[in-house]
Amino acid sequence: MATQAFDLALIQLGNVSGSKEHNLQHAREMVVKAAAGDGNFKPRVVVLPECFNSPYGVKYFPEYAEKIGFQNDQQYDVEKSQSDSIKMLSSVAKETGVWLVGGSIPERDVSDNSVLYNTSTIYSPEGKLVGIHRKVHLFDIDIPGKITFQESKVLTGGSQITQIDTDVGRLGVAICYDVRFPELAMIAARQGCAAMIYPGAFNLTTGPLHWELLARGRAVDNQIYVAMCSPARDTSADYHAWGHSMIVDPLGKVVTEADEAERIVYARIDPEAIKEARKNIPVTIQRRFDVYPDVSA
Ligand SMILES: NC(=O)CC(=O)C(=O)O
Repeated sequence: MATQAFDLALIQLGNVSGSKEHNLQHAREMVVKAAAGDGNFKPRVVVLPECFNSPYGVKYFPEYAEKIGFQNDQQYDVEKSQSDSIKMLSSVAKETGVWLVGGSIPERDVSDNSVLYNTSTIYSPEGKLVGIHRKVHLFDIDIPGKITFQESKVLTGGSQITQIDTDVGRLGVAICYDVRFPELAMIAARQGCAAMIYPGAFNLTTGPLHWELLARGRAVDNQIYVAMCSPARDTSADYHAWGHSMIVDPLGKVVTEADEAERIVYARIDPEAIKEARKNIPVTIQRRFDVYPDVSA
C-alpha cells in the first residue's frame, strides 16, 4: 500500500459531559472545524479521542454503551445501526470528506448484552464504516495513593489488530493502553502502515511519566509516525486526562503537541520521511529473525 503525503488532525476534545447528546453535537462541530484545516494544513484524516461520547470511567460504560451493528461477515451497515454515535460519525465523515478515526465509545456486543468493549470506529470520506478496533489490552492498573482503574470489571478486551487501507496509505489503529504493548505498532509498521493512531486518555500520574515516551518509542522503534489523541483535561470530571495530544515523526521527534486545553493539532505525514529514516538508520533490514521471532510474520 503506497503512502501519499497527507495532513492529519487530532482533536483534543473538551467539554465531555454527562449528556451524550451534547457530547455528540460538540464532537461533530469539532470534526467540521478540524476538517476545514487552519490555513497551513488541510487534513485528509481526522482523529477524535478515547471515550468521547461518555465520561471516562467504568461506572459510565454500561449506560453509554451502544450496539454498533457488527455483522458476522465483517460488513458494517451504518444505515441499520441503532447507534447515535455511529450515525453522527458516519454523517460528519461524509459531510467533510475525510477519513475519520472516531475516537472510541463503549460498545455493547450485538448478540450478548452483557459484553462491552472500548471500541474505535473508522469511516471513509463517503461515510462508510470501514473498520473497528476493540481495545485489546484493558487498562487495569493500581498505583497506591495515585490511581486505580479496572476496565476489566465491565469491559472485554478485543481480539484483533486493526489496520485500515485508505487512499493515502495504510494506518494502524489501537487504543490508549494498547500503546504500552509494542507488538501492535511493530506488526503495523512491518505490514506497511505509515502511522499508528492511538485515541487515548492517560492521566495525571501516567501521563507525565509515559505519554510522550511511549509515543516516541513506538515511532523510533518502527520508523513510522505515531499520533496520540487525548481528551482535554477537565478537573471537574472523575478522570483527569493528561491532554498533550501529539504527533511524532519516524525519527522520534515530536512535531506537534497540544497543552491540556481543547485544541486541534495538525501535522503532515510524509512517506519520504519514513524512507529517509529507514535509509539513514537501516534497522528495518538489520533485524535478526534467526535469533528472535518476527511477530509480524
Ligand atoms: N487509559 C488508558 O487506557 C491507559 C493509561 O492511562 C496508561 O496506560 O497510563
